Amino acid sequence: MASTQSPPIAAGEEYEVEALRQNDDGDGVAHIRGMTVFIPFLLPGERARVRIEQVEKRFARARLLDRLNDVPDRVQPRCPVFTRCGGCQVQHVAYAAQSAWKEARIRRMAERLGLDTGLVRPIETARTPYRYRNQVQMPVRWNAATQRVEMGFFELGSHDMAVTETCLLIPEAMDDVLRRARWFLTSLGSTAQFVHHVIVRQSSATGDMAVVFALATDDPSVKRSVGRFHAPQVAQVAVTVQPRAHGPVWGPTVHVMKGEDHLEENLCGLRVRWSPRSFLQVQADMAERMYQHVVRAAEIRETDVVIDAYCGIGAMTLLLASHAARAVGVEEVEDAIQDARANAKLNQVRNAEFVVDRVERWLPRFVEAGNRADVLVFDPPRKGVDRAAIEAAAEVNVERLVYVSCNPATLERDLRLLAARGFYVTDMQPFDMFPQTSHVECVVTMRRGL
Ligand SMILES: C[S@@+](CC[C@H](N)C(=O)[O-])C[C@H]1O[C@@H](n2cnc3c(N)ncnc32)[C@H](O)[C@@H]1O
Repeated sequence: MASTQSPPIAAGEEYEVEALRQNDDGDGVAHIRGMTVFIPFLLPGERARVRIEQVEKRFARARLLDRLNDVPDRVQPRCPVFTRCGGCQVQHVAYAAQSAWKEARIRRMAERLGLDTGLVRPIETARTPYRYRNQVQMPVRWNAATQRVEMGFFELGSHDMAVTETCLLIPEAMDDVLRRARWFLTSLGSTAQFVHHVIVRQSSATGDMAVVFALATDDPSVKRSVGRFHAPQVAQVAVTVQPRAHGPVWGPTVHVMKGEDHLEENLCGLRVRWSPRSFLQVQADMAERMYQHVVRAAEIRETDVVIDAYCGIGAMTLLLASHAARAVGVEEVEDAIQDARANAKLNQVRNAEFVVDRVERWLPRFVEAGNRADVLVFDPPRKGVDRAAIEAAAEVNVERLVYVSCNPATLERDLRLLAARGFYVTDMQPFDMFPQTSHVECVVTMRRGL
């Protein structure tokens, strides 16, 4: 029978509370009348007056009205729109405490999995906790009243824009290009109403930047107009057509209007090209440390066949190939595989092959065709590894599996599934790839039991 009991608290009520811990999103967690309440921007040990905003069956959310004390880990957030923009969650936490919190999160995951927490290594921290990102997607909108283009980020869980001139996670040169793009779009007048995002990417090796305008129309005159944008260090101007302003930013294709069709990056001594539709880790320095860790963890022998599943532009595949007999990279984005093949040539790596396919389709077929591999690397998107690929991982007879994850929730789910198929964890290495946010990257090394 459904419970008729009403919740012990209601929206609009105000309370004085103390946060006891931080949840995985970085929010403070308090208890009010037996109910768990999440309070953004309140740290464990801090007391505050809060107003209840939303009450669900098992938890509630509250807004911080007035903080009554500060804990030593609190710092002044640097970004003026930090509490409104959905991009960063923990700018109010000193960097050392942020990274310790992420490491503790991985340790708690290990505990839940019944693993020895000694398997979790100290987190690799960022050398520069601000201005580290090599890519940004900035929503833009035409303000008909002021006849100007505004830029900013969508507020958490909404389509309201926190208007800002700057993002402190990207280098100043990228900020400068965003500002110039805004002035340029304003100069186009109402044509700018068709632009819903500006995407800027920068190579840390050359400083060159690529600018992509996401358009709500495929009108050639609009494409030509935005294609005239120029700014220092911008080596490529491109457009992508995505009619829906809210939802995916990228359309199915990208047209380069001016300049190069790719940027060049340098990773672990490899020259690699990076096209607009291809994934690249957001910090080159951290990516290098992570790739080196993966190569060490895989303990590759020169007779080994290695599969790099979800390989992107293939940088990690090429590094793995240099120790192995053969490496195969699998990736669903065709442009990324074209980059990967070009990168193999650029770096004269002859024992790496690349396949455009979904991992969950390709890996079972690879197994069915009687193929075997010695090492499997998984580096999936946030949703984790598809069940069919997990099943195939158990069939492909690998001895060593290295799982690179950007989402501890799906990592935990997949580690349980892999453990049930005979894989056991030998090492967990967190990386702080995304300082100021609640996100954490983690590389888990596994072996196959007998
Ligand atoms: C986290 S990135 C890792 C890329 C690469 N390992 C790197 O370090 O740059 C995940 C990649 O998986 C690709 N991807 C997503 N789902 C996929 C699927 N089902 N099958 C194959 N590739 C997929 C994405 O396009 C992206 O390039």
